[in-house]
Amino acid sequence: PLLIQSFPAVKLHLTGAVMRATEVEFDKAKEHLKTLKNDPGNDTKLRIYALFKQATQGSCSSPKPGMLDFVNKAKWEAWNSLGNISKEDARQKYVDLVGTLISSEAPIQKEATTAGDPKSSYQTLQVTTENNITTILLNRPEKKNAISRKMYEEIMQALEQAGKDDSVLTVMTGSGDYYCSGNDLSNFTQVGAEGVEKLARDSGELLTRYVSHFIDFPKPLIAVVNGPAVGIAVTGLGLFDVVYATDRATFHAPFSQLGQSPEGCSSYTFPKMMGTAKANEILLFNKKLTAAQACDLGLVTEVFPDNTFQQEVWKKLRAYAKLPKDSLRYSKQLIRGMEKEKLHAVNAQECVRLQERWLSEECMNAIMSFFQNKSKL
Ligand SMILES: CCCCCC/C=C/C(=O)SCCNC(=O)CCNC(=O)[C@H](O)C(C)(C)COP(=O)(O)OP(=O)(O)OC[C@H]1O[C@@H](n2cnc3c(N)ncnc32)[C@H](O)[C@@H]1OP(=O)(O)O
Repeated sequence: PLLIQSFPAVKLHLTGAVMRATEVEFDKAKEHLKTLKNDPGNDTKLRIYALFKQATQGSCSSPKPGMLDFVNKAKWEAWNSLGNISKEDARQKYVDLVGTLISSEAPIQKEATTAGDPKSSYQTLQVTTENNITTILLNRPEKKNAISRKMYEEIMQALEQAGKDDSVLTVMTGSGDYYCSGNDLSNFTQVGAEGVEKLARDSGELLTRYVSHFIDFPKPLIAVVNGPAVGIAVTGLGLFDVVYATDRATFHAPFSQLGQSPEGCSSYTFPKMMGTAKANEILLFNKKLTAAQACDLGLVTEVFPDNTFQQEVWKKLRAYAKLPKDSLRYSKQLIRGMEKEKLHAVNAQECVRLQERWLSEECMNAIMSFFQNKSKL
């Protein structure tokens, strides 16, 4: 219902009848769509809309709406971008896309409401445990899962719980069309009576603790990157043990563009992983990577087609989660243990530099520009 309310055009078209071979599947997908609990985000809603139009009416032939008719122009562009794909192909893609959205919510709905379970009390996350896997779902899809101060605290709390619970693996993933758009830029606009210096100090302290939780996490930690990732959601990936990404994901760490500097230990993990020259393009010059490029550079373990991403990844993870828990934990300790001290030192150094950066004119201008809607990434 959330999806339908927020995108009335889809509702309008859901009433159309389609007399084709996949009619039953297509009709079922339309019904399933109405049961989605989480808003999948504008990009996905536009794709659903476009596939629906193509499946029911064929290629787009209507005139392009005017420049100022933003909503209809975005819808027209999404439909038009499907070109000449057949109605049958569009119908299949529609069914696949809805299936992916539903299956990404399925394990969550089963367990998230357990009465008295501390996992159900999060405001910005959904945390569930099933099949020996604790999943931390970043759950602010309307803000592209930007990390607010509350979310930083809740992620730390969820990691502490997951580190101690009986699960074998811990997974982090995003709700909606983004994995995560990085730090919520409004974290920097809430200046208290004690001024910006205090805000920068508190932010530095928060970030140091946040990154430390990843450095010290004792079990295999897996990122299921379901869509674009920005800022700290990219840099922190160097502290995960395995990173699976949909081919729709992109990886963007635009620090100089934002007047900031790298964090999440990326000033150390990225050059080590991919070589200094490649790391520099990303961390100095804001290069946005495709999933395939990120995989070639070693930041991503494996890339999957978007329409089978959830099924393929979760099948793999369920198999891994049957492996002996202690063996995995000790193996991770051996692989990461030697570097922990170094990583904590890098984290501390990065946060000191960032505290200075957050007070700089370069950074303040970038944040103001974003909120004045002048500069999206
Ligand atoms: C405590 C301090 C710790 C600091 C840690 C250091 C970390 C650094 C970083 O992570 S740097 C990276 C910061 N992230 C950004 O600069 C991304 C900013 N966002 C964008 O450029 C765009 O929103 C986008 C490209 C991610 C998506 O664009 P689009 O698809 O057009 O969607 P919208 O812009 O309409 O987004 C929907 C809605 O979400 C709000 N939003 C998205 N990302 C952020 C964000 N990072 N911070 C705050 N708000 C964000 C956006 O404003 C829209 O809100 P609205 O519907 O207008 O209320």
